[in-house]
Amino acid sequence: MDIPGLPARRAALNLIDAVLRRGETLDQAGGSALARIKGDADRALARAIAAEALRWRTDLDALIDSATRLPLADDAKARAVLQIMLAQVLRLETPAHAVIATGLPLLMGGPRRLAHGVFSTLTKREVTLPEVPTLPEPVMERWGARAEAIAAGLAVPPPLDLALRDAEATAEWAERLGGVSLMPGHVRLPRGIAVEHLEGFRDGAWWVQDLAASLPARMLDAGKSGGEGRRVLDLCAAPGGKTMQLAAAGWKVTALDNAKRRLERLRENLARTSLEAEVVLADAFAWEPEEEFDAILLDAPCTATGTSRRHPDVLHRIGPRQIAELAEVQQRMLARAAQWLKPGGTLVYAVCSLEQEEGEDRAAEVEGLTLAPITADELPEGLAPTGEGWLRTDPGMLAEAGGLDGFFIARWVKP
Ligand SMILES: C[S@@+](CC[C@H](N)C(=O)[O-])C[C@H]1O[C@@H](n2cnc3c(N)ncnc32)[C@H](O)[C@@H]1O
Repeated sequence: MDIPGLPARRAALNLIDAVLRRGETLDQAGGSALARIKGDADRALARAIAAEALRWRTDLDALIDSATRLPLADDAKARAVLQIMLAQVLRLETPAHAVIATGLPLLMGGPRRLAHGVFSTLTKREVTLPEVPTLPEPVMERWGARAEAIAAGLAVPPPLDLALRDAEATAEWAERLGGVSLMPGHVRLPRGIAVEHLEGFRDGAWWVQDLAASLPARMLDAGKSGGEGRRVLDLCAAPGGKTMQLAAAGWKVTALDNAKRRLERLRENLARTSLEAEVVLADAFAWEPEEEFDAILLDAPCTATGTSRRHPDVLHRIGPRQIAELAEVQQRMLARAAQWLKPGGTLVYAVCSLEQEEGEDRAAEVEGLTLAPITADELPEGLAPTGEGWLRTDPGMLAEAGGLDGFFIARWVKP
């Protein structure tokens, strides 16, 4: 069927299905769901529709249910089609006629009349979404007292954060790119900018990295002026955001990861920024270093629920099973990393997760190392360490400046 715009909507539907039914991330699902779409603009549109439908899913469902006498099953295709249709009118400002023309054909041979009726009822009522997305109930429970503030931080996709190769040129780059800086080495720009066309991209003067994601590597050289040639292991390094930071700060970096394709991206990132690291493709549970390290950064595999502003699929994909599985991996990795440190060496543990089981609970179980509390003067203004000396960030923090991802970070020294 040759309806312009239909392939992008079909792809959006496939993306949502892959997230909800197969538990894939939006990025993983994009590999096959977007493969047949021609043109970057249509691929971006499909992803934006799917992301907004997932971000606002609870509220979209409530609207759909308010306009049907017989509720649609949770997994009914008509419900999914209505979600993407409503996400377009209510979030992406697509005109209703275009939404109908590209939405109803997705239900060919199915309840098209029903979907049309629900959509028309809602558009006639001129319904709107709340200012803040309603989180799915299990997520609300997990995030507890901070859930409301975090939800407010999820209402819009985040700004674009850049990490600079040369932190001393922060003011210069902020001015050249028309951004603001929240700490040395960081520049924040409005969202929706195509990075490839920005000044400095080709020369590798900066890379894209959320402000919160830039904090773990900074915690390694507290009180010192960079790595000064000391040896650091970037354990779980790909695609290399933190490897580049460490190399740029003067560390001699060994970057290890077990994902071949992600390591290829790390190599490309190093080449673009003209930075150096020893790259190791290995399983952290099988590999052994030849020598101990002065420092180790463990940016462990996690549920990534802290990145829900950009990846709203985590709101629906992650549950107690995934959290428990990853928490177990994280604790074993922490124990291994501790063995590879020189006496006096520093270990920083980080996860981009909002789950206590992956953050606070893991740090509390570390043995044989001395906690080196994170201090407020190492952080951007407006952030503070916890009473324990850990750092916990979430998307509800620094709200006026545009927010930041959720991370947990802790630091120890080997006695
Ligand atoms: C949070 S990501 C790392 C992001 C990276 N540090 C950065 O800043 O760009 C976690 C990484 O852990 C890697 N990983 C997971 N299990 C691993 C294992 N057993 N051994 C080595 N790497 C592993 C994944 O491939 C993934 O790249």
